[in-house]
Amino acid sequence: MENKVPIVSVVSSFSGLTMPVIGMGTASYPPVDAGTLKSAIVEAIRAGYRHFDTAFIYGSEQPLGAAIAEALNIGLIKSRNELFITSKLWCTYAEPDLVIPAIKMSLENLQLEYLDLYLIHWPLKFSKEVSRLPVPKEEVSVIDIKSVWSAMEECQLLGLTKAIGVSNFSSRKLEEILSFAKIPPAVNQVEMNPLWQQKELNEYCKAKGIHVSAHSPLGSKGTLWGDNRIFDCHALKEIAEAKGKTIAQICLRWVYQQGASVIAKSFNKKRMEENLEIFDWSLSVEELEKIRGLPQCKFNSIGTFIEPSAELEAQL
Ligand SMILES: NC(=O)C1=CN([C@@H]2O[C@H](COP(=O)(O)OP(=O)(O)OC[C@H]3O[C@@H](n4cnc5c(N)ncnc54)[C@H](OP(=O)(O)O)[C@@H]3O)[C@@H](O)[C@H]2O)C=CC1
Ligand SMILES: O=C[C@H](O)[C@@H](O)[C@@H](O)[C@H](O)C(=O)O
Repeated sequence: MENKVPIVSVVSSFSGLTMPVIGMGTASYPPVDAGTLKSAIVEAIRAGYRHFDTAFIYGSEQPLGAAIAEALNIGLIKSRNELFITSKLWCTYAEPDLVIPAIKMSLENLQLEYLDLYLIHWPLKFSKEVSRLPVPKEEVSVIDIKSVWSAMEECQLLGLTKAIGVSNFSSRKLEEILSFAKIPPAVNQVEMNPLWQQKELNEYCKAKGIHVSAHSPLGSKGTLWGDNRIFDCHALKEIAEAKGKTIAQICLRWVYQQGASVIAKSFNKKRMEENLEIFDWSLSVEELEKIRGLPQCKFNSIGTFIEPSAELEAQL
């Protein structure tokens, strides 16, 4: 099947690394069983998705690996190289000696020899004692970014991943990495949608050549960390109706027109297909202006999984 999703270049020492601009998310809430997850991913590959976003903490690496094996087996894809696979270093492993074992564990879960992109999931480190949510604030600190980033660089140099990056990083934290990095972060994956536009962060990343990837582009409807605000937004509804598109399509197209890529999750066949139908039309200048003026509100705050700590937030 011909792939209709445009690609974007991402920085890597492996020349010509590109990433499809839509990736399928695999974090589900409430969590689904491994069989359901695997079938949804096979369905997504059938629908044309070639980019998948997972993380050690999601528990979706194994089902994604099983789905890739099945897709190869039944001929949906000819080679693993047709896919772009991202995974993430969880906070418990965010110290230099644990990074290479952590990526190897992710690769084993995925039954893969390399990732396309490995991200530091949050600029946070949890102590080894963490066993409950929300994580007690005494168990959380800001990562030692210099040593952890150097271990991430090692992952790329060893060929365990083609590119490295970060997630949920502020421009301040990126600036810190850029001051010593031998390999700059290729990507910053952050919450981004019409109700949390990340204007300044986008400008900063553009200036530094860091690609922004938008997670929670639909406001994470139905999850612990999101809500229905996007789908209840009157202005987005009006634009959608006038264009004969859905609110979801308006959000995804908006992210794409900002120059970012998008990670959207749907395990429903009809909605996964709908989410790919955003490349043969565009939002007008007036529509973009209307979206630009929408009141802003962050959804996926770290407060959903760690105890509130003003002191910690001030360091991020
Ligand atoms: N780096 C990070 O810290 C984070 C990364 N992520 C990544 O980003 C991915 C996407 O973000 P996520 O938070 O899941 O939320 P999204 O914004 O992608 O929203 C997902 C929700 O929207 C629903 N949905 C999807 N498409 C449509 C549609 N066309 N119409 C109506 N509803 C729709 C889904 O339901 P249904 O499945 O039933 O269609 C699901 O309930 C995650 O799965 C994960 O991979 C997410 C959060 C944080
Ligand atoms: O346990 C913690 C949560 O899964 C938290 O990590 C998520 O909100 C996350 O950032 C994601 O990527 O989905």
